[in-house]
Formats: sequence, C-alpha cells, structure tokens
Amino acid sequence: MNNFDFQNPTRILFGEGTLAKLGQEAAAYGSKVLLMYGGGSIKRTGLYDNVTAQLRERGIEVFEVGGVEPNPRLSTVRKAIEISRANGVQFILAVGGGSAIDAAKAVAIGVPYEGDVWDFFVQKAQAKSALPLGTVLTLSATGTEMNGNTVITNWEENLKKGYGSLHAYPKFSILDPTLTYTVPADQTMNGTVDMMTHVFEQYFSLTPDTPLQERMCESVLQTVIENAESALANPEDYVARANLMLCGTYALNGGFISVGMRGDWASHGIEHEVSGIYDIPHGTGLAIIYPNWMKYVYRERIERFAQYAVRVWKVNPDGKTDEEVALAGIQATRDFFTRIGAPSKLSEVGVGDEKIDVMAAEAVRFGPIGSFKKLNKDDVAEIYRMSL
Ligand SMILES: NC(=O)c1ccc[n+]([C@@H]2O[C@H](COP(=O)([O-])OP(=O)(O)OC[C@H]3O[C@@H](n4cnc5c(N)ncnc54)[C@H](O)[C@@H]3O)[C@@H](O)[C@H]2O)c1
Repeated sequence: MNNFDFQNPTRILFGEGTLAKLGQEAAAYGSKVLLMYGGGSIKRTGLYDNVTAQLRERGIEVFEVGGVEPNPRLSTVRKAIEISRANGVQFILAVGGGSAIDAAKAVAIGVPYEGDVWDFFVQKAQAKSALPLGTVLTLSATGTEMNGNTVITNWEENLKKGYGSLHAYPKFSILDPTLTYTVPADQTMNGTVDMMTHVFEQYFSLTPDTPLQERMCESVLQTVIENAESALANPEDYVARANLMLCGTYALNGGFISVGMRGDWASHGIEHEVSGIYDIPHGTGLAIIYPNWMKYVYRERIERFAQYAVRVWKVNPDGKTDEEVALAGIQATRDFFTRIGAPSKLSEVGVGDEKIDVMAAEAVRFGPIGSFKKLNKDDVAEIYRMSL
C-alpha cells in the first residue's frame, strides 16, 4: 500500500425526504444563488418548483442557467460565469446528474479566477478558490456529488477534458433516491456502467498489499450488480435505487475505496475522446471500450483479473488456468453490460474508424496514459479498433 493523504469535505444528506432540507442548507451560503439544471426533467417532475420555492421561502434571490447539455459545454459554463459575476452570485446550486453538477463546479471555480475557465482543463492553471457549491443529485452515476472532479466539453475544439481540485468539492449534496425514479432505462444503464468502471479504474492496479481496498471495490461492484437489474425492472424500487445511489457515490468520492492505490484511468481518457467528437453518453462509450481495455491489458497482472472473476462473478476456478479464469471474468463483465442494454460496438452508436488517429493522438496529448499498462498512441488506436 502506498502512503496517502485523504480528505473529503462534502456533507451528504441521504435518504427519502432529505430534499426538504435544501432551503435551510442553501441559506447558510448567501442570499443570491445561481441555479443550474439540465434538459427539463426537473420541470416535468415538479422538482424545479420544489427547489425554487424552498429557496424563495428563505429570501434567496435565484438566477438560473437551465438546459445544461449532457456532456456539458464550455460555452454554457462561460455564460453562467458571466451571469454570476454580473449579479454578485454567492452560491451555486446544481440540480441534476453529472452534467449539471460538473458544469456548476466549473462555474464555482471559474467565477473568482481572473483568466478563462478552460485554462484549468488544459493544465494551464490551478484553482485557488471557488464559490460554495451545493447539489441535489437526480441520477446515480458519476460520483461528482462527492468529489472534486469536473468534465467539460469544448465543442469548438472537439475536446472533452477533466479537471480536479479540492476547491471543487460540493459543500453539501442531497441524495434522495426517490428523485431517481424517473431516470429512464438507458440512463440507468449508463449510470450503472459509469459507476462500475470508476471502480475498475481503481481496482485494476499494480500497487501491492491492498486487501481492504480490493474488498471494498469488490463490494461496490457486487452491490451494483445485485441492484441494477431490479432498478431496471421496477424503476420505483426504493431499495434498488438507494443502493445504486450509494454505490455511485462510493465508487468515486475522492478515492475513499482505493486509498493508497495507484489508479489507471486510461479507459476514461480513451472514452472522452469519443464522446468529445460524437457526443455519445459517457456510460455507453465506457461499456464498449472497457471490456476491450481489459482484454488488452489483463496479462500485466493476471492474478488480479482472476481474483475479480472469482470474487465478483463467482467464476469457479477449479481445473482452470489463471488466464482462463481472468478471461471468464472479462466475458462476464461484457455479458452483464449487454444484459442491462449496453451496446458492445462503436459502430452501433455511429462511430466508425475515420477519427481513430485523431482520437488516439489527443488521448495521449500529455504523454502515455494509464498505469496498469502504460498506453501510447498505437495502443490506444488498437483499443479503438478492437471496439469497432
Ligand atoms: N465529475 C466526475 O467525477 C464525473 C465522473 C464521470 C462522468 N462525469 C461526466 O458526467 C457527465 C454525465 O453525467 P450523468 O451520467 O450523471 O448524466 P447527465 O447528467 O448527462 O444526464 C443524462 C440525462 O438524464 C437526464 N436526467 C437526469 N436526472 C433525471 C431524472 N431524475 N429523471 C429523468 N431524467 C433525468 C438528464 O436530463 C440528461 O438528459 C458526462 O459529461 C461525464 O463525462 C463526471
């Protein structure tokens, strides 16, 4: 296990009915709020009315940026920063999934920064401060509700880039699983894949002697697998929705389940290049790419893949080589993704081979990616080709 320094400053208010605490929580951070939300589900479900009523009851003036895109755009973030500055906004509130929350994080760190917010995403600057941010989560997937990461797409340059900072952690996040009852099946699938791959990025590590962390990762994976199909079969299954929500948060809350382990994260970089150009959902891209990354790298530490197969997928190792067990676990992963409705090929989502060179070059813009196996441009291009 490596030495580590772990801190997570986000308060979580979890459970049915916690939405009612929003007004009280928000009032602690000022009297002018910028409310950010996505495409309109919050208006259809009545959540918008509930949120704005709670804010107004506390005398909070509400400015708004709605319509934050899935794969949130830099242009929207810049617009929200201008509105915040022009109106002296003191607090940012995101209501939605990862897209609304990530956009709000970029606004929170962008408002006090004198340069252009994109500087953070191209490693030109580090955030030194932020406006306080609160979130109401409506989709279990990213973990952004309890971490300091934000992923933004610069559509003019076809670049999707992530940035992380301690300043970008929400002050609080309200996690009421009943708010996810309206999430459609395809987004439940995307969210399920997203949280599982977050765990994979941490679990497939070369760091030795991490038994507790490995078991925590395996527990999150098993809990996701046990609950995803129930949530798909019955979208208002509280137990399934609550378990998925907690799994999504634990899967990526600043690395709690994998402290002292070196993560990989190559597949996320490889996927970002696809959704940065083709605008496909992140979870869909990961469902296609991740099993192929696994096939490409498993020989680097075959016993970790065999352990994954046995402990998570209950593959019976009797009479099999480690390699056979490892491959059975990779196949079980692929089969599960297919069972919950995820595509298995880029061609199914309109992605051909025409941009493979561009995407591979961009994925390694700052050097080789990954740590389980370091991948250069040719490796990345091969994983794209395996995914066609
Ligand atoms: N910051 C991080 O740590 C992190 C991690 C992984 C991914 N991401 C990024 O997050 C983004 C994806 O976020 P996401 O997966 O949460 O999806 P999303 O926020 O893009 O939402 C997907 C769709 O679901 C709809 N939706 C959300 N809640 C709903 C509800 N309760 N009922 C009905 N519809 C609802 C949205 O309007 C949208 O159309 C991507 O840009 C991805 O790259 C961020």
